[in-house]
Amino acid sequence: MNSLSTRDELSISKIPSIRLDETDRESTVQKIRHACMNVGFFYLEGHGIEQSMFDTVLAQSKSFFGLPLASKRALSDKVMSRGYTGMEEETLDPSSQSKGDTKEGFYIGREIYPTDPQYNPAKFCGPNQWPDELLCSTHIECFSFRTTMELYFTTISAVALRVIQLLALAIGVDEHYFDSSFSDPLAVLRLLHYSGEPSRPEDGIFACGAHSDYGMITLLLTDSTPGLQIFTKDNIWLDAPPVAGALVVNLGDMLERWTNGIFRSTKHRVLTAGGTERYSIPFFYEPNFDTVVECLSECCDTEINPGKYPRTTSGQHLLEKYKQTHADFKPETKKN
Ligand SMILES: O=C(O)CCC(=O)C(=O)O
Ligand SMILES: [Fe+2]
Repeated sequence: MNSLSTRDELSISKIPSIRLDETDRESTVQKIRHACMNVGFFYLEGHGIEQSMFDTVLAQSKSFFGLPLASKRALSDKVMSRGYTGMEEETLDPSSQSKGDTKEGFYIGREIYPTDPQYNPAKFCGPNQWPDELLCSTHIECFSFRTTMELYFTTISAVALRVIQLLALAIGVDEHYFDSSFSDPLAVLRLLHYSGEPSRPEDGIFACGAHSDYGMITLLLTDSTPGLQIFTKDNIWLDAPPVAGALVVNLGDMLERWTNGIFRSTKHRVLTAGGTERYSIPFFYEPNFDTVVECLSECCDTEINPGKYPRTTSGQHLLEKYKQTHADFKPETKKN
């Protein structure tokens, strides 16, 4: 057994695995509660998404990143935070990085046309940036890019809502407690492509710098190239290797805030060994812009565990986080 497989087994045994199709609901809720309080990450299986859909989404993402740089650069909307971000443009952990993350990305949100009453760039509600269909069909094999991504977006949104319902039960509130907060979710699918450059933490070179996610939950799909690591309660970086067919779920800062720190928003990073390029697709699922986020009474107590965070809203929380970490983020400030 080589050292990598030993490490992999260790990580799998420490990062719990939850099945969404488990019939023993009570046991699933207990497992989720344990994972959320102690790890902040779990593998999700039995979610019903076919492997063929994962394969197609990853293949279309790979084809998209194969487009000429100028075509990708034309697809950027800094106001809405949609579309393309270039290699090394984002630095998730400026305190330890000597240059930007060795990755490029493409953000896809809920498609809201300017004629829709919900259209409001100040609340991240607007249209996506899509590559020209002609360019895709004639130059590379990403002819079904948009339909593939839209179908995956709808499919993974439904899985994410089921996870939110289990999280509600794990917190001790009604299963549907959060449902109305996700009627117009701030959901974002982010295609990522890591270059083949090896990470060298000692020189400040990271595929993706250490960070916690800002929002509620993230459902991550990766190809078979390892790289993700999580920072555990014991203060060690633990590998979270790819598990075929499983999504990696983690909790973000907004849920930590809502639960008064009882559920963990765990720091994580990506280190690549080099040689192989890596493709991953996180899906960030956040509540409606105006949802009030304040300590749930189940999670705070005026004497033993008073609320640590002031009341905010989902949109306000996310705007503050983006401003802290994205130098080029230019939010629309117009009131509506
Ligand atoms: O690519 C990965 O495995 C993780 C990406 C990530 O943590 C993020 O985009 O927030
Ligand atoms: Fe992340």
